[in-house]
Amino acid sequence: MADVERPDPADPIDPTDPAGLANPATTGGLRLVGLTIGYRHGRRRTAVLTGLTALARRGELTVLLGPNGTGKSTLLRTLAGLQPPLAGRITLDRADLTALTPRERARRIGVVLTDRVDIPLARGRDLVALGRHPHTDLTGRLTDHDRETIDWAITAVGARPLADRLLDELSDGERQRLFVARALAQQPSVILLDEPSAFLDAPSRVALTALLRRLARDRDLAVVVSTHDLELALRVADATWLLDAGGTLHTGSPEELILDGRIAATFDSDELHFDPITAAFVPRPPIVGTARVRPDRVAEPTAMVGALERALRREGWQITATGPVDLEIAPIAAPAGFHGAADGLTTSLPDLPAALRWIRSHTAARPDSGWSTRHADPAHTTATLAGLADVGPYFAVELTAPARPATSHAPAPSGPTPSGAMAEGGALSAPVDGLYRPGGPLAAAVDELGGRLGTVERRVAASTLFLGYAARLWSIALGCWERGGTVPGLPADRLGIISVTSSPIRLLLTDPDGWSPTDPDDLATAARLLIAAVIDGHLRPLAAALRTETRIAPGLLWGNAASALVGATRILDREITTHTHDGPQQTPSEVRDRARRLGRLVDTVLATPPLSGAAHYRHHADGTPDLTTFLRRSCCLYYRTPTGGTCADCPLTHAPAAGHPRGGRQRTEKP
Ligand SMILES: Nc1ncnc2c1ncn2[C@@H]1O[C@H](COP(=O)(O)OP(=O)(O)OP(=O)(O)O)[C@@H](O)[C@H]1O
Repeated sequence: MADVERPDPADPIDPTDPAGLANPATTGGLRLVGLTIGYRHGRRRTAVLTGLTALARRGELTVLLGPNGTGKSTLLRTLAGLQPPLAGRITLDRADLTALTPRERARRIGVVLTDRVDIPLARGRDLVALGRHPHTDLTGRLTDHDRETIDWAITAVGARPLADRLLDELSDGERQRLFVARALAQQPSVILLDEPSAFLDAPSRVALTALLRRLARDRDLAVVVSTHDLELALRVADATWLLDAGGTLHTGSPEELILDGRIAATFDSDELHFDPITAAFVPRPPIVGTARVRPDRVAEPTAMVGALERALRREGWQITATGPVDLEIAPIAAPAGFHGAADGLTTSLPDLPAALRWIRSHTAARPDSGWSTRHADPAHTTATLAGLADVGPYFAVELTAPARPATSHAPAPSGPTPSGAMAEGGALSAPVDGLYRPGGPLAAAVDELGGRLGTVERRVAASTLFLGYAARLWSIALGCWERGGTVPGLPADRLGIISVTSSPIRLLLTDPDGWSPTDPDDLATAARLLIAAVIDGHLRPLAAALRTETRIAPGLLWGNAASALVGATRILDREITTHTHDGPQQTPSEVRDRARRLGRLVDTVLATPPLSGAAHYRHHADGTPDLTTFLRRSCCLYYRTPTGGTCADCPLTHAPAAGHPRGGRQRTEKP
């Protein structure tokens, strides 16, 4: 047999033969080609969707997803032949659907719609028997084959107990099952179902969806189902037709549409976010803190660990596999119950309700609960981050789509991450939290940096590493807020280090995401977002790990963090006032306002623990900080390297003076 080039399965439409009429190798199924659907009222035509092109293959379950009112029912009704298309074509196994007689179409397409059908005194079997009508002769008499088919269809949907009951006496879910059996009894090539699981309980939904998938495979049917049960649909579907709010139809496997962010972009709301790793909706921040469920104290922990993690996420806790956390809870086997640890106290909790109450009480006590934030459009966050590279090398971050399986909540590996993994280009193999454990890559990075700086003092290298790392994170987070009004989430399991020893440190962020204060002028919330992303997410665990590596004072490290923040601010401030990035021309007062907003935000961050007290500086008459007077209280130790001098903001450079720290000694800028 001659080789025939098959169309790319990811792109089922052959542009030279969009209807699939000519290509014998094209998989059979239901095709939409440049289809426009809508309504006719007299001579007026109202298009609901235009230019739809897609294929529902035989042997596959295709789910039709989209927000309310996007046109799913209209599309299914059009495909079923219940209303004419306004333009374009529909083909079934390469035959033009509109050319089929109604009887032929009824034989080939089974339909289950949401409309309620009342047939007085009819029983379950009578409803299913209606499916045979397109196949019977003019008298409508059923043959033995028809009756066998009806029995088979009733059995296939598990409706035998319903067959002899009056339809009027059945629940909505039971009737729905019989409608599916009726469509099956038609022995069609295609079954179209509009929200078939709307009236079903959870186990019945799963059973019906699994049944449809099995029927598609076993009987080589093209099954198209519209549903709002997104998580279930994405778990079982072979293919997805996704209508977004703008009326564009996206097609592909569930995985493709999840990974390219289309599902999240279509369904994310202020309250819920579609998590591409778990393929489930999770509540949005406010993130009230970091938490972990320790699974290691019970024999069969999986379900309980999952339940506790779900409860924590619902309350706004960010689950972190490694590093210090604000709250930890552990199921224990004997005596059965839980141990909770938070705020330095350990509590015994006798049962799950007590554990959940304990989580809720700690959530309420968090100062950060109730943030007024909204999730930013991921495309906007991504574009803003991508544009930061032109501010300077410290602002650049490499970006990538998610590619890691669901390991983010798995326990951390017990041994240190091999430092070789850190250098690999695929940063997903080297998330930054590998650096937040003593030993391993952190020890190697400190030693290597010490070698480059020419010092054997590990605390000098540790201080410099912390300063450089803090500068990178502040630059990215602050730059994204200044340019895009969005603070990027920098979760430790999605931020990867490509190289920790290069200067600047190379970072890679997977699946960028960000949050904005609901009120763009709410600088207090923006400051809390920045602190959560940079300090709580990274600098705290890194500081803790460095302090187990070497003797280094926390005040010194927080002084470094403050210096790094001020350094990033100065660069951004220069950027704003010199208009170096492309953008709409701004008036001098707009430029002034932007610089003031930046100054006020940084002032708030510097006034919040752990940075408060790490440095001092004066304020201008209008209340904005005068960062030219910024002076930290501790020295970063850079002067102890062979080539290092003291830095411009170092207390060693200036004689302390009451109220204003600047003195007159020689300053040396850090290279
Ligand atoms: N008979 C009609 N005449 C004019 N417009 C209609 C008619 N029926 C529905 N529409 C409109 O067509 C659009 C799509 O409706 P449709 O019912 O197809 O959406 P849907 O995606 O199925 O919604 P849902 O998820 O809420 O069921 C809506 O704007 C709706 O108001």
